[in-house]
Amino acid sequence: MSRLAVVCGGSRGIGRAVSRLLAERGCRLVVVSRNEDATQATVASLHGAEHVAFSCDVSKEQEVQKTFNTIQKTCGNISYLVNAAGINRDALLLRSKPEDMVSQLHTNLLGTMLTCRAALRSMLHTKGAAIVNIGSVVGLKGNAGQCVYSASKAGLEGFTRSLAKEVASRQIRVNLLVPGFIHTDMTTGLEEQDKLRSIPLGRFGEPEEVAHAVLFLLESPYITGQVLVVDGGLQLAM
Ligand SMILES: NC(=O)c1ccc[n+]([C@@H]2O[C@H](COP(=O)([O-])OP(=O)(O)OC[C@H]3O[C@@H](n4cnc5c(N)ncnc54)[C@H](OP(=O)(O)O)[C@@H]3O)[C@@H](O)[C@H]2O)c1
Repeated sequence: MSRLAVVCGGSRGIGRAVSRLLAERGCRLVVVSRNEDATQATVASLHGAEHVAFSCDVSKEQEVQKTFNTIQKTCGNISYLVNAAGINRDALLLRSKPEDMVSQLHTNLLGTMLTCRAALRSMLHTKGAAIVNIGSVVGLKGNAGQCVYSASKAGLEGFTRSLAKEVASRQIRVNLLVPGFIHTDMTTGLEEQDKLRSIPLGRFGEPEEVAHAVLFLLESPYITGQVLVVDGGLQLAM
């Protein structure tokens, strides 16, 4: 029977590339994001059949619980959970609006906590269950203009390591993947040429390159509580 993989933030960017790769590798995908049409379009583009789309805001506890209850009832137990839903509202702290601070923390950090919590009971029943959370190199190194985003991503490191300890005895693995600059909607507004000088490999990464690293973490049976940096060497220069 194929493994059931839930990808939050799977409609675009890194999450979509992860969904595509996992579908190619024979998983049954549950793609989750807020925009229903975009989520359906991604599901329709996946290799194979029987994939499903759910519209859900991961920052809303009741929506998350309802969505995961429905996934459990209609699709069965979850093998893999990938938390790629994320937003940024870059601004100097002095100019940051409280509502933007809350939405970044609620989506990036609380959202990941809520989906992990909602998925865990189902994952207890599957062999080789694994979670990959998506952080950011900014969460490790900090960046001016991204205090709140950085804090949300740094929080994921402590959360991931702690959860890995909590569920290791139940054979569920939890790891954090930390991308640098990747070509997605999130980076389209950036002046790419200015950034390239700080990346030792001299280019932005592609979502598919991150997806391969996510797959590696999901499928590596003896890796848990780790942080894998996929950034073309960026953090070496930060
Ligand atoms: N691109 C980079 O350079 C980069 C670097 C470091 C880390 N990251 C991290 O990697 C992850 C993926 O980023 P990306 O670049 O692929 O971004 P993206 O292209 O903007 O995609 C973000 C995805 O998250 C979903 N999403 C956002 N808020 C959500 C919410 N409240 N509930 C459910 N889904 C939500 C979006 O769909 P809807 O809008 O329809 O909900 C979309 O599917 C994020 O956590 C980001 O912080 C990205």
